[in-house]
Amino acid sequence: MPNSCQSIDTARVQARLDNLCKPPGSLGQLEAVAQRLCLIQQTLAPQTRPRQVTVFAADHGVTAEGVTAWPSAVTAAVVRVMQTGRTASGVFAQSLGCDYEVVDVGLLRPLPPCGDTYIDAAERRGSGNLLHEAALDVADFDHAWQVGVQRAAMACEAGKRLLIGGEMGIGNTTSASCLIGLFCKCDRNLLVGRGAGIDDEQLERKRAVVDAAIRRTETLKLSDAKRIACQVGGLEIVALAGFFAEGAKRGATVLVDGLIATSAALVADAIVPETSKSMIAGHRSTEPGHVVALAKLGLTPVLDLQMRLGEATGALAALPMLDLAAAMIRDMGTLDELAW
Ligand SMILES: O=C(O)c1ccc[n+]([C@@H]2O[C@H](COP(=O)([O-])O)[C@@H](O)[C@H]2O)c1
Ligand SMILES: Cc1cc2nc[nH]c2cc1C
Repeated sequence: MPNSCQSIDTARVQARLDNLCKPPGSLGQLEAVAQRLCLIQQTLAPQTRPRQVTVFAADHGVTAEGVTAWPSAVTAAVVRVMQTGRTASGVFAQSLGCDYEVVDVGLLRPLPPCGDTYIDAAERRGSGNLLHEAALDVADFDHAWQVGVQRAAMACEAGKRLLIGGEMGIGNTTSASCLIGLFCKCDRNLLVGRGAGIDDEQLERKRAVVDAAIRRTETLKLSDAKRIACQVGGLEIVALAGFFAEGAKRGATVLVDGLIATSAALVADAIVPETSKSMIAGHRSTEPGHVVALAKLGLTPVLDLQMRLGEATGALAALPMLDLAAAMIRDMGTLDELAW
């Protein structure tokens, strides 16, 4: 018998999975999810509770280029609905027993204070237009990163075992596509999608903007992740990156959402190497760049429900699968117990 002080490695988890009261492999991908939970948490009895969703919101100067179907004012308008818990991520979080908070890291205009699950942490209001200039300066980056670090630190100190980060920011798929292009050096045609719903003409414009922004910045060294994020990032993306890095550092399991959250995961992993080892990808978004970013991080998404909303909804959709996987490996009887 392995002794419990030994580290939990793939072989040890697989031995437990294969000894559960079922034909080996018969729970399919749930077994892969259980593997991942055990390796991240270094236990054969992983936990998916208590859990928290933190949504970071900010506006983007690149909306001036006609790359999105929605005006920037919609970011704050959706955040107001988030404050009432009635967005998709709010109702998913409620129904799955997650604490939920919304953090303004850069809305164009501040919203009135609203309860203790809404935090106004913005210093800069909106990012620069990444087509022509750095979206953020280093001080903006440092502040947003620290906001994310602080939210993760507070969650972990309150005992949260599983952290889910979400975002809200009209225009942020342009930023995410640029980040993915710069970190993953892939074919440009694989990067750009329709975001929150653009027509063919807007899609062409968005492709040209992403292409030009990448050309403007591609001489930056990949090792200089902070400068890359300053050039084409967004305040909510940087905050998410800090949130992921701190959550991973403190031993939390980090459940990652769609295109934008995964671009933040790339930033986190580049700045704090091995952050991705604590991550599980909740789903695959319909945005084409998402596949590229997931591959770079070595993450296999749990679900593909053709979702493209963001806000943490894809991660939340996958959460019941994590609950089942954890219950399976933690609580099932074993083949050894079979009397036959
Ligand atoms: O997470 C995703 O995969 C995702 C894909 C498409 C759109 N979104 C959401 O839509 C908004 C950005 O879309 P856009 O077209 O304005 O760049 C932003 O609020 C995101 O949360 C999110
Ligand atoms: C209504 C709306 C809700 C969203 N949630 C995340 N991105 C969004 C974009 C829009 C437009």
